Amino acid sequence: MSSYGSRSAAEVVVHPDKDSLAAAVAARLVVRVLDAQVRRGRASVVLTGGTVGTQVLRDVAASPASRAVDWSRVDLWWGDERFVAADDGDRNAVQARGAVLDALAQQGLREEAVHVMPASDGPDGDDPEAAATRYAAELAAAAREEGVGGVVPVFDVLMLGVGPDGHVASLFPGHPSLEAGQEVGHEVIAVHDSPKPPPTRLSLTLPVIASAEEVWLVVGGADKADAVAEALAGPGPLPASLVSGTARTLWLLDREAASSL
Ligand SMILES: O=C1O[C@H](COP(=O)(O)O)[C@@H](O)[C@H](O)[C@H]1O
Repeated sequence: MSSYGSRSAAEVVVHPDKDSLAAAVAARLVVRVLDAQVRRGRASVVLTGGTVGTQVLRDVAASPASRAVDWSRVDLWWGDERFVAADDGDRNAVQARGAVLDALAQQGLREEAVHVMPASDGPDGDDPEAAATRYAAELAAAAREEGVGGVVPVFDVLMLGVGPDGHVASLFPGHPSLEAGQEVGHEVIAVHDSPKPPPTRLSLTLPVIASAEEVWLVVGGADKADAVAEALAGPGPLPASLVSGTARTLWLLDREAASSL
């Protein structure tokens, strides 16, 4: 057990390959968004970058079922971002825009509901700490608007990729940004000297991830198999082992990523 709020037990679903994994997650996401809109009138989703994460978005955009969603009542957030220029192809948001956001805008998604993390040429310039504070303020404003009483809005689904080293969002194992105390009082942190390029990033913190109703870890590929097995064995040094949703924690894998289980 981690100390990050109430936890739901991990459920594992294995799909034959990356393509079917992405298609199944996209279908699940559309249904989850529809259900949230029925239940509370709106939906809020935290997106992930990464290979499968971006494929999921493409599949959502292509899915006929996504036309049943009222995209004007959906907010999109990011779990992490690479702190580079706004038009840099390394940015998760740039990849997502090409994959889906432009298509969903045609279906009603509002530009102001796409909550992109600030870039290094944004309003705070090359100051990732100020950019992290700015994104935290945007989260807090959304929470106030929803009247939920917390510092972040309700996240119906928060998706995460997992790196071969067991990182999630831009939280890397053994990195100083995860040392005790670093996250206290911060919803969003600046990460310097990331072991995976680019070196400067912004990330939601573990307590914020744990506030989501459902956390989905979407993982494909044999290079992730050992990290998946270690994380599912129980809380430990891997950030992936420390995340869970309040209502549901889903590990959505392809056969290769599940091969060490
Ligand atoms: O750097 C990142 O990596 C992870 C995993 O990406 P993948 O391509 O190995 O699936 C991703 O979830 C994260 O958003 C991204 O910034």
